[in-house]
Amino acid sequence: MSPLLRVESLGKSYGARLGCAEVSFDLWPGEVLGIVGESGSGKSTLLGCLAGHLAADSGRILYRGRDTRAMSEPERRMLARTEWAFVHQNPRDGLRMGVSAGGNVGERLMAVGARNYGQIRAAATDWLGRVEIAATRIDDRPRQFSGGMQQRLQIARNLVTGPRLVFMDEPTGGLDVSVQARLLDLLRGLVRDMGLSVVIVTHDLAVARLLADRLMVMKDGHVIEQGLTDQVLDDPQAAYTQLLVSSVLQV
Ligand SMILES: Nc1ncnc2c1ncn2[C@@H]1O[C@H](COP(=O)(O)OP(=O)(O)OP(=O)(O)O)[C@@H](O)[C@H]1O
Repeated sequence: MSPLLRVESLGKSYGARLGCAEVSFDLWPGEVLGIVGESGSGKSTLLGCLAGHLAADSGRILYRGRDTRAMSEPERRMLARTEWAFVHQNPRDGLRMGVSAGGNVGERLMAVGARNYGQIRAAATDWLGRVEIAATRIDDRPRQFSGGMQQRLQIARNLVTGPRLVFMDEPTGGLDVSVQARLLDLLRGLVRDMGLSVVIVTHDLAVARLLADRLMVMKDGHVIEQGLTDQVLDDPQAAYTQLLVSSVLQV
């Protein structure tokens, strides 16, 4: 078996300011990798580079053996539509707010070639059910939904095409604690059932504990510790991780 994603010495700066540097890791099929660290540590920069939203300055990103930095823009866009998915912190960034819930899910299927209206609608209804949205809401616009429902709809839109690799940026970030818990539960079930590989950015160590198999701890753009989630959280090696885990740091 070879890694789904191999990252070698990835770096990105914004002028004189460091975004991230010398980031290397492997992500295996079915694995959930959590990226944690305080605000400004480079988590979003790294995720943006991996997903191709930002151009890295150096290093290699090998997806199933192919260097995504060397791909043409259309090739990368095709990957983003078919094999990858990206769940934003703010559902507004990942949904089309003027399109119905069913349309939001269905248009992703159309983007990968589905044409039969009945089948698209059936798949959309099925996916709304899987993310606990009643079928009676299929024609409602996302802005008629609560924040938690919008986030679940964004997840349905992303997963309906059966991606292999899902990037998530603080997916439970803007939600109430009780809504977060339910969403986390749902996400965990979907990740397990679909055997998804996930790279998830979070500053919430409870989210990391629940979802991630492995963790990467970032500080000032660098990875300062990585390992199995339980190991990193229960027996942190780096002094910074110890502070992070003991909640001394505001993350
Ligand atoms: N568009 C940008 N222009 C200039 N500097 C940036 C830009 N985006 C990020 N940075 C800088 O890069 C560094 C890493 O920021 P990044 O947003 O990746 O961190 P983060 O860990 O995701 O933080 P947060 O949790 O607050 O989103 C910071 O010093 C930040 O100021």
